[in-house]
Amino acid sequence: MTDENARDCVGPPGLPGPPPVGASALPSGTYDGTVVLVTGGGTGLGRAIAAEFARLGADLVIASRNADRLKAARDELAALGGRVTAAVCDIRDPRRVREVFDTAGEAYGLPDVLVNNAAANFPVPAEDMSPGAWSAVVDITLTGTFLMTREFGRRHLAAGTPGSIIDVGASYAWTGGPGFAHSAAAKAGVKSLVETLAVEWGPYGIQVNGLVPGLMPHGDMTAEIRGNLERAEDTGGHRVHDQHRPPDDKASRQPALRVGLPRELGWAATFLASPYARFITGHTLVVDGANWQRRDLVSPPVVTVREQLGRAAFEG
Ligand SMILES: CCC/C=C/C(=O)SCCNC(=O)CCNC(=O)[C@H](O)C(C)(C)COP(=O)([O-])OP(=O)([O-])OC[C@H]1O[C@@H](n2cnc3c(N)ncnc32)[C@H](O)[C@@H]1OP(=O)([O-])[O-]
Ligand SMILES: NC(=O)C1=CN([C@@H]2O[C@H](COP(=O)(O)OP(=O)(O)OC[C@H]3O[C@@H](n4cnc5c(N)ncnc54)[C@H](OP(=O)(O)O)[C@@H]3O)[C@@H](O)[C@H]2O)C=CC1
Repeated sequence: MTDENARDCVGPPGLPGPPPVGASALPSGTYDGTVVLVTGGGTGLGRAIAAEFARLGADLVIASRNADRLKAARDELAALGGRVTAAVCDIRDPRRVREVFDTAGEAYGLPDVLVNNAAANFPVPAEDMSPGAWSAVVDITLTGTFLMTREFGRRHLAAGTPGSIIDVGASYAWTGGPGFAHSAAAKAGVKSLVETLAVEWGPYGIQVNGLVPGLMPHGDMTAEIRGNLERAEDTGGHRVHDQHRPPDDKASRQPALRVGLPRELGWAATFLASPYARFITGHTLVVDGANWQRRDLVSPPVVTVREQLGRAAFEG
C-alpha cells in the first residue's frame, strides 16, 4: 500500500492501494510509434490518461479549449518521453474537429487511438435547468464525443487502417444521476454510442470501448464538482467507522474504503487500447471500487436535490 492510501485506523482495510507512479502492467514501449489523441488532455483525468500513454512511448495530441492549460500539460507530458502536440479546439465545432485531425496528421500521422475524455457538468435541479444549460452539457459531452468519433472513424475507414476509441463515461449512464439530468442523459448516450459503433465499425478493425471513473479527486476539478464533494462531506454519514475516521473522509463513503487515483484510470485506458485487448470491444469498464453497485441493508433517508443544493422550494 502506498502512502497516499495508508490509514491508521482499526477496521477493515478496504481495497489495497495501487503501485506507485511510473509503474505499468504493460511492457515498456507498448505504444512506441503510436499516436494517441486525448480530448480534455490538459487537465485532471484526461491528463492522467495521457501520461500513462506517454510513459509507454506514445506520441500525444491533447485537445481542448483553453490554450494555457494545454500548454502547461504539454510541457509536463513531454517530460515523460514522447512528443506532445496541443490543439485548441471546441469539440462542438465540426470544423475545428477536422482541423485537430489535420494538425495531428501533419505532426505524426492519423491517431491510432482516440480518447474521448472531454465533458461538461455542473449540478442543477432539472426544474431549474435552462435550455442553454442542457444544451451546453449535452453538446459537449455527447455531440462533441460523436463529432470526434465520426472524424476518427471516417479517416480510418478511408485509409483502411484499424483504430481504438475509448469514451470516458460515468456510472449514472446506467443508474440515472439526480442533480445531473443533462450529464447523465449525455453519458447514457455515450454508452449507447460505444455499443452501437463497436458493432458498426468492428468489421473495419475499429474497437470502441467505454471507461468509467469512480470518485477520483484531482486538483483540476471545477469549483462546482468540488463543491458537490464538499457538500457530501458536510452531511457526515459515517455509520460504520465514525470512531476511526474524521467526518470529512471521502474514502469512508466508498466500498473500497479509498478513493481512486487518476493513474488507475490511465492504466485501464492503456490496457483497453493495447494489443492485449484486441478482442474487447463494445464494453464499458468501470474503475470505481464497486461504488456504483453500492446498496445498504437500510436505505438512507431521501433528501431532495433542492435540499442537497441548499435551494429554496421551487415556485415556478
Ligand atoms: C459528479 C460525478 C461525475 C462527474 C462528471 C463530470 O463530467 S466532471 C467534468 C466537469 N468538467 C467540466 O464541466 C469542464 C467544462 N465545463 C465548463 O466549461 C462549464 O461548466 C460549461 C459547460 C458551462 C461551459 O460551457 P459554455 O462555455 O458553453 O457555457 P456558458 O457559460 O455559455 O453557459 C451555457 C449555459 O449553461 C448555463 N450554466 C452554466 N453553469 C451553470 C450552472 N452552474 N448552473 C446552471 N446553469 C449553468 C448558462 O447559464 C448557460 O445557459 P443560458 O443562460 O444560455 O440558458
Ligand atoms: N473526476 C471524476 O470523479 C469523474 C469524472 N468523470 C468523467 O471523466 C472525464 C474527465 O473529467 P475530469 O478530469 O474530472 O474533469 P475536468 O473538468 O478536469 O476535465 C474536463 C475536460 O474537458 C475539456 N472540455 C470541456 N469542454 C470542452 C469543449 N467544448 N471542447 C474541448 N474540450 C472541452 C476541458 O478543457 P478546456 O476547459 O480547456 O476546454 C477539460 O480538460 C469526463 O468525461 C468526466 O465526465 C466521470 C465520473 C467521475
